[in-house]
Amino acid sequence: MKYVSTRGTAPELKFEEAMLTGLARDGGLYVPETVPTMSHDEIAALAGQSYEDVAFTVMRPFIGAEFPDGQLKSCIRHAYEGFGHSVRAPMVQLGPNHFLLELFHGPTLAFKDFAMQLIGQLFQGALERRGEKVTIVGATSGDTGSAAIEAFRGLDNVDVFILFPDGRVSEVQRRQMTTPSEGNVHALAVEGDFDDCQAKLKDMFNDFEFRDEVRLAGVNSINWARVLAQVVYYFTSAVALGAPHREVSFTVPTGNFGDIFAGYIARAMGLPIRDLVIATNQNDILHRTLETGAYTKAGVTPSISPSMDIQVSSNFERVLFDAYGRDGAVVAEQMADLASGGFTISQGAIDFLRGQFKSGRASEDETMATIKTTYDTTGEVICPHTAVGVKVANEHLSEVPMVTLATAHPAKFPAAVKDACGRDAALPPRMSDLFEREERVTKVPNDLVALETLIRSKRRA
Ligand SMILES: Cc1ncc(COP(=O)(O)O)c(C=O)c1O
Ligand SMILES: N[C@@H](CCOP(=O)(O)O)C(=O)O
Repeated sequence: MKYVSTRGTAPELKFEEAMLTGLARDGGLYVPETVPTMSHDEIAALAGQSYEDVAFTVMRPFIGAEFPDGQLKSCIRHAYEGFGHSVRAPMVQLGPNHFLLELFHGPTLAFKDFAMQLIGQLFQGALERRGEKVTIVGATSGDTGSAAIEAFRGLDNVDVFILFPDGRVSEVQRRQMTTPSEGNVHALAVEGDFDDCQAKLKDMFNDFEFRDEVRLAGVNSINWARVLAQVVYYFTSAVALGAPHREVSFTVPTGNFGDIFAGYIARAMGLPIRDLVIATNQNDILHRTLETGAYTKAGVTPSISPSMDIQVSSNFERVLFDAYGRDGAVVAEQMADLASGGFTISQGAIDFLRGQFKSGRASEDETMATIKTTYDTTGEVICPHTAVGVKVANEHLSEVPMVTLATAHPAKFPAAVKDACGRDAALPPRMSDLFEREERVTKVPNDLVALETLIRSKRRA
């Protein structure tokens, strides 16, 4: 399996190189040259299998011989053994044809753990075999950062620097990032919003001198391995609801477009997904793009679903690549236009996107009301991101089962949840002292030179 860049000029890489590289050297994102498919019978055979076994079957064709079967199985087993639920991604029913896929039973209580715990295992395996060290820099609106710190804390061959927007993550999210005491992890509070953090991260990848000096690696969903691991729960949930014998729809609370892109890959592999619905909060660039055909940046407005306060959705580039018939030059042109505010998508490409995705948005009031109604009618306490999904899913219900991805545990956003439905969302016992732990954080300006200088000074030789 080869991986190619969405901008068409970076070298083709195998899985392991693509994973360790992160962003392609032409500024694009790696995608598989072709997506392997599974037959009806192969998908049917997944019924009744453990999450780990499905993960192996679904991911094996994407992962090169660098990871032999035995090692890959062991990485998968270790990745999910710390989850707080034996099913890993259980479902609860919200209505006659509406299900919630709980993706928050991992160590940091968000869907990011599914991929990050596995990537932690795969990175260790690859780095030990190669005798290499890397510097991971990640940008987060709250959840990726804590998941990355959890997956890589204490490792000798990895230094981790997480850029988060100062004052724009929940207190639980911030403390998850600032309280680990291991010397190889660093939480950096950046003056700016998530888009600023992500832009600086991409600038670092495009500064080849810095990139090569620190052996920069990325664990945001620019990293293909992140997306791949997230494909698995589309299979487990759809098969539990009767796929491949019947279709299933998904609604996905969306920010950086990684999670829903994983659903798009699952469909390309042969999973019978009817609708893939993008659910945005008031930072609704993806919903507007599908409606108008123009991807036009507006400022980010802070919301009660802060992890989705994003306007530059990194993975949209991956689907745009397909929408333009895999023409990397066109994608590169559109991404250059994005720097000056946005771009208009061609008629053919927008028709492709509208054929693949539906969309909707939830205002702040609608998000709050959905938390309350969901609690009142089902007893489920949901986080604000999940509520955005539930609100939009309710507008797309049909005779096909609808699965809404519950992307975070409500206890990560206790204030919003309490305001909306009057319920206290308690952290699990292992995190009950989170508010007593000492915080360690460095405040930094939104400036590339300052960030690179800091990282150079703090990384271990
Ligand atoms: C809780 C939560 N929900 C939804 C999202 C959106 O996911 P994606 O960025 O993959 O679209 C994020 C952040 O990425 C998140 O942290
Ligand atoms: N919501 C994310 C934003 C980064 O997304 P990623 O999937 O590209 O890592 C977060 O919580 O940090």
